[in-house]
Amino acid sequence: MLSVEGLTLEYGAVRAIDDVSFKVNEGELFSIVGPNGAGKTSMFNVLTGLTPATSGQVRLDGEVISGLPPHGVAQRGIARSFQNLALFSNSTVLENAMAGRHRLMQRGLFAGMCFWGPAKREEIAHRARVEEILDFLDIDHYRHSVVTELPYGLQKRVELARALATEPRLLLVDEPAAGLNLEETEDIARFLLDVVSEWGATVVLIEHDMGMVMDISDRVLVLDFGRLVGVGTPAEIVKNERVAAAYLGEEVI
Ligand SMILES: Nc1ncnc2c1ncn2[C@@H]1O[C@H](COP(=O)(O)OP(=O)(O)OP(=O)(O)O)[C@@H](O)[C@H]1O
Repeated sequence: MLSVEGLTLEYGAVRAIDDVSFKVNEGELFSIVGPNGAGKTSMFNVLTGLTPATSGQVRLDGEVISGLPPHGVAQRGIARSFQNLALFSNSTVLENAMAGRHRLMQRGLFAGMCFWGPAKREEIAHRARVEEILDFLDIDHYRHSVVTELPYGLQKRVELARALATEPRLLLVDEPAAGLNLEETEDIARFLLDVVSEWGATVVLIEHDMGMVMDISDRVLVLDFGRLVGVGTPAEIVKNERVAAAYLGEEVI
């Protein structure tokens, strides 16, 4: 489904991504891990069109998408949730999740403002779908709460709701468990598994919590200093000596 070919990203003298190639299969839960500064978030920035690659290509279903602006990438069904929450802080949970529906709305601004006829029916249908998503993430009872009034763990779920509201085929999730306790982390892990198994979406996950990564991933890719040092199933990755060296230092080999 997603194919990354010889991708390089340079920030001046820094090679944040260094000639990385990999493929993600449809219906996979694929994780990207690596030490701090390994290039994981930079990879998401390139995949979503936020940062143009220095060289290399990204394809979605064979179509080259590198070079597209972020809205062009979003139109092709790729959504992202951010490591540092990117919510409208003074808006409610429902309003934030509805913002994710924007790309799916057909009616123009004038009809939307007047809230007549087809525009009204469309709004109702979108709202019903968003309510389902809030229900799925178990935050439906907070729908009218302003997001900043919610605990951090719930704000992370709102971030996920906004991304899911775009009905993505490919969901990129950046450190969803950062700052969460064990119970909240287990909840997020379960939601991501359900997104794959019940919604049929493909998930690419960046996460530092290796317990969660090893538990739920079909395959794991390891980056170190922008380079790919290993890719495989969790069982293969734990046996990979280059991966151990990246995490623990060369002396373990
Ligand atoms: N806008 C930028 N300008 C210059 N250098 C950058 C920029 N963004 C990232 N970098 C550098 O690129 C490298 C990769 O950073 P990136 O944030 O992608 O790593 P990461 O694996 O996501 O790290 P973390 O786990 O800490 O989030 C680092 O050396 C970082 O300092």
